[in-house]
Amino acid sequence: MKNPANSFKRALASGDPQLGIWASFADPYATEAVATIGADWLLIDGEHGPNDVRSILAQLQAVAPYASHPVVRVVDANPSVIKQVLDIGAQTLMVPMIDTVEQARAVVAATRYPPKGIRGVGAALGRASRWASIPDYADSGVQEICVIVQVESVKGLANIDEIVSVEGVDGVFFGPVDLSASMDLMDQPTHPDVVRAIGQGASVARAAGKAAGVLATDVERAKGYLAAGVQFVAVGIDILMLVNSGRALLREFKGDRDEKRPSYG
Ligand SMILES: O=C(O)C(=O)C[C@H](O)[C@@H](O)CO
Repeated sequence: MKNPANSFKRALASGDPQLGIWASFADPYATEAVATIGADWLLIDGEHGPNDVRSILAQLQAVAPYASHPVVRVVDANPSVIKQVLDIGAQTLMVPMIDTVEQARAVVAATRYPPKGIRGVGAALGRASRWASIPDYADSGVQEICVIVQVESVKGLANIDEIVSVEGVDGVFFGPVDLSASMDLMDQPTHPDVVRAIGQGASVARAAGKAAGVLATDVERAKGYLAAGVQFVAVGIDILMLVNSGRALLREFKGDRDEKRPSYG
């Protein structure tokens, strides 16, 4: 059996814009439904969603028949978690809160076998190699791994030149919500200073030949980022699409209850 090609990694390398949807229900049935929407990628959120290795596995299996590529966001840069998520067959990882070149290098090392990295060798027992049905997984499988690091702090932005220079980093995803907090603009991910900082970071990434991504749930803002060359943009969050349309429906009957809610980019 041949190792499945990573369509998302190839699209990032070719410069094609990629629209994504955040899958936050931590549930295979809901994530399978999201996979039918037609987005280029979807994000299985292990940072803020209530996911564990088994729930991520179930979602990877659920979306496997669809064209929407699953990106798995791990809870943090812990190499043990990265190893488990790779072994269950995730090909594209997003790793939050990367502030330094050393952290970026460590993330890449966690995805590579020795001597290039520190990933423990055990994929033959796992879905990644389809239980050793992919005989050259150690080569071909690793070549299809796509590493996205999240830069979402003032410190990360200050180090962006070095972070994007790391071999094995395929792209940088700017987290506008955390970045706004780090810039002392809590809950203002669309503040002009935040948008400008992301635009500047994205230019640095592009100049280094790396893809830039962002979350932008406002349609015009998302189009603005795409027009500015931010290549992979998450344009919606499933759980918020549900609750926001439910709230709008109830407003029709109960009127505006004037509740202040944080913005999510
Ligand atoms: O900082 C951000 O923005 C992100 O990393 C995305 C958020 O985590 C997302 O879950 C919406 O709040």
